[in-house]
Amino acid sequence: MLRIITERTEARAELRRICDRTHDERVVHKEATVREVIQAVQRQGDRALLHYTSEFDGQTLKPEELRVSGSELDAAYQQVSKELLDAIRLARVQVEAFHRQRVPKSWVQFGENEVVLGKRYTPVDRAGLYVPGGRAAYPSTVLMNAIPAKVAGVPRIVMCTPPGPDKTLNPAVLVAAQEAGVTEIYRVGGAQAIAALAYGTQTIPNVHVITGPGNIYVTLAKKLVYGTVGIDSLAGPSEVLVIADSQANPVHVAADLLAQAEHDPLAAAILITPDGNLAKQVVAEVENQLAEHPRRTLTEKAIAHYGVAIVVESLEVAAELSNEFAPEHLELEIAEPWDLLPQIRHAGAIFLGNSTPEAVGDYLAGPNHTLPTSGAARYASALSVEVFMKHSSLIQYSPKALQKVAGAIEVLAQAEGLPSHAESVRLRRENL
Ligand SMILES: NC(=O)c1ccc[n+]([C@@H]2O[C@H](COP(=O)([O-])OP(=O)(O)OC[C@H]3O[C@@H](n4cnc5c(N)ncnc54)[C@H](O)[C@@H]3O)[C@@H](O)[C@H]2O)c1
Ligand SMILES: N[C@H](CO)Cc1c[nH]c[nH+]1
Repeated sequence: MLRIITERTEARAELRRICDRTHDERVVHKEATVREVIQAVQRQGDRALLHYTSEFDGQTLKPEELRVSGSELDAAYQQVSKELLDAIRLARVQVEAFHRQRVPKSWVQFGENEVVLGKRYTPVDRAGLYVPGGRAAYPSTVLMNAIPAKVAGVPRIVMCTPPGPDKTLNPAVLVAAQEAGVTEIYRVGGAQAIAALAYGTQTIPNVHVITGPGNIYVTLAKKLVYGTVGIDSLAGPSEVLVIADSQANPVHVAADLLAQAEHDPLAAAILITPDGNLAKQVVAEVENQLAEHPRRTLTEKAIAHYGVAIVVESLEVAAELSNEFAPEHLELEIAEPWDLLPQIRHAGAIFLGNSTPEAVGDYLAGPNHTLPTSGAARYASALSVEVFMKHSSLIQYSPKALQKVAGAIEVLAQAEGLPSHAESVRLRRENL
């Protein structure tokens, strides 16, 4: 049952508790398991992957079954309907069009005295995509991760996803991977997949950047391997914060809250509204929609632990509380969403107006659905093409340009107590 809170201090404390849900003690002890898994994969490679796949996914694999075969990939096309294939293709086109709009471009600038400065962008050599598969299959996540990697020009795109019953992978996931240009797919999930991508095993190549969302085990593992590899952000258990006013439809608001709650028992669903009556209607409607919900047990847990309806005095206060929470998804189901937008500072993705349910962004609007959670939107952003690229600075000085600044460099080097730095410039200056 969604709880209603009307008192500001209590609301703040509750938002803080929900935001920190992946850091509380019931979750933090999982880090010990994740560390153990990572170390085992580092030491034993494939053997550890097979062991943990048996333990956590209940599937007994042989090493040669880790990589998805060409015949499985071909067969997947026969197993998806034309309607689903068309939807995957529509999503691919829209997501690609969005990501192509802002591909970083290398540049050089020619200054005085033949000084050349610039930035040269290059893709990483190998990217690893994590596609969740524990409680749901995510062909949309395949597209959201593979397309920006492809647009960035990454030559080798490696994907890991956990095996389902009978070692199978969801055919829509396999089709989406082929449509988006993934080069190889491995049936392994959880922390063990992240460790394999970070350190490599006999079968799985190590990569330079790992992207993609996942449950708490995946998210903790990404945090722990960061540094050995780059990561996108901590895109953990999903969350939505809806700011709604009296014109919002309570049935729609309830559906949007449940749409995130149904991902994971650690998912969060928050309503903030200046209309106490709307809050009561949404609470009743959440119960109503849960009654027949096919994922009721899981979704109810998320709503009970991390669901709340907060009644505030104004939309300005709603924006202030939302900024403190920094949600992954923020919906503005209010009459004038663009008027409130300037007051919103932290959110992974913002959905404006009543006709923009968050699911539009999940599947095919174009912007990436892999987004920072648990407050990470204060400093991190949606997955983008840039994550798969890095840039090198370019610097060229002519003799004349060097002569002009040599003295300043020497003074700075001496101030830092680094004589060879000064000497490297002085020697050149004296030869000019
Ligand atoms: N933030 C985002 O952008 C975004 C996008 C899509 C999905 N998500 C989130 O991704 C997550 C998907 O989670 P999921 O569970 O369905 O799939 P998942 O693939 O992330 O996790 C399944 C894996 O977890 C591991 N695991 C399960 N129980 C374990 C245990 N007791 N000990 C160690 N490892 C264990 C297993 O290896 C299994 O393969 C959800 O939290 C969802 O909200 C987030
Ligand atoms: N809502 C998820 C991001 O937290 C993305 C997703 C994929 N499929 C459905 N939803």
